[in-house]
Amino acid sequence: MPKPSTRPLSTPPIPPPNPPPPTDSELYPGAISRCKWQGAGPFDEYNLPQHTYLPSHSRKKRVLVLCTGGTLTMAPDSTKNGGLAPVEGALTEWMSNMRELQQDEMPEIKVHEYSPLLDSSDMGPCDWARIAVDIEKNYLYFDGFVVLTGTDTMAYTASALSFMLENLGKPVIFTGSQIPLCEAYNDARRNLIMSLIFASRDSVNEVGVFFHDRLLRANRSTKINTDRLLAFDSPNMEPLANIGITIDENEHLFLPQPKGRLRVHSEMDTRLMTVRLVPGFDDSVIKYAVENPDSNMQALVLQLYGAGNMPSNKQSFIDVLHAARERDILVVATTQCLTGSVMLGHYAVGHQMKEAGVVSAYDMTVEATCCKLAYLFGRDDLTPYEVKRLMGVSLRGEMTTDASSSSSAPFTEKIAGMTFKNRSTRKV
Ligand SMILES: NC(=O)C[C@H](N)C(=O)O
Repeated sequence: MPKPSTRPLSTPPIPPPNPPPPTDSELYPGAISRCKWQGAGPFDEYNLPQHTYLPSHSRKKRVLVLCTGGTLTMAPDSTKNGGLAPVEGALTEWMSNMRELQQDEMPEIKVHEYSPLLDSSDMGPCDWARIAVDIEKNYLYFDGFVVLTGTDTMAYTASALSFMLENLGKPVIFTGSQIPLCEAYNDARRNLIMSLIFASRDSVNEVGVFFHDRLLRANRSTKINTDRLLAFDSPNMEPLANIGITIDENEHLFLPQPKGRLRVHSEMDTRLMTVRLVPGFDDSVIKYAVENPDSNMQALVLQLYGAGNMPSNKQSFIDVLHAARERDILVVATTQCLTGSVMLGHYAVGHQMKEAGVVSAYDMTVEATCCKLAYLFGRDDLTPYEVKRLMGVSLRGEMTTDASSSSSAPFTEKIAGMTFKNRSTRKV
């Protein structure tokens, strides 16, 4: 069955011959402006150089704000029983009235509001692709990007973008809020200001999520709270930065400046299913999904118990895993625990899974696992074998494997049944 396509991957076109930079009056009117974005850049190429046209030390930093909607942009809507709904065009006006944004140290800001604005529950891979392509088109003109989305699926969108933007050499900061910007008391204002500040940082070369008082690596983030302002966490990695009276950056965790040119992969293959095990579950449903000849499933993500365990006395489930392997369905083991890593060899039952070809997601979030699978399967240049191998490799700092947790060979020692692991602090 053909996979859902967003854009065919073809041979990368030849980059244009050093096109002239746009004049400031064309692109940077100086004030916050709302534009019906036609694509500001004349380039729609795969490979773009890393620099911005005018050297940033000779001018203010420039940040493009791409607004997709979410609570930050919402206000009570009387036609919807007072429920919160996005207000088209309001963000630009609200931001124009924020005196903080006029200060000299703040970057020059351009806002693009998509239309219609969305609750993030309505967003998916096509929207992710649109954001990725818009960043690509504007990559040369801005020093950094802020993406405003709703919090409910922000960890998915931000994780997806981290994979779609290969060799990212500028900051792309996702943020949103729990309370709309239009309210007198809100978390939107600070989230927005801090994201703009981080989007102006030369040292950030990755997709981040700023929320409340922390900058997190996007593909390590997860939404943990429905009603608190500290709504996101990065359970398996320290924040990239903590905000108090000072901004404390963990620069040793930042991804290095990439060596290659930006390459945007906008195709995601979404033919995957996620299953969370429950003790005593009826696995005939999973069996049906795996063995049904009409099924077009490419990958099955299992949310297992603890360090990656499943019932060992359920031969029928082991059989399903073997059936998946025969049908070239990649089965990936994640954990239901918020913190820690899958260790498939740790318990005997894990060996049965390894024998059935199940691969470990290590300490990746479920959000990152699904988006990484969709990204890898969406790449037409990778074989299923390479997809399987790359699931165990940290591509954008999304997982801690033995290879990625230490800059030198990991030192392990076993004493009294305890394994001592010597991990470096650099987790990428
Ligand atoms: N806080 C939020 O932004 C929640 C909203 N439902 C959204 O995800 O769009």
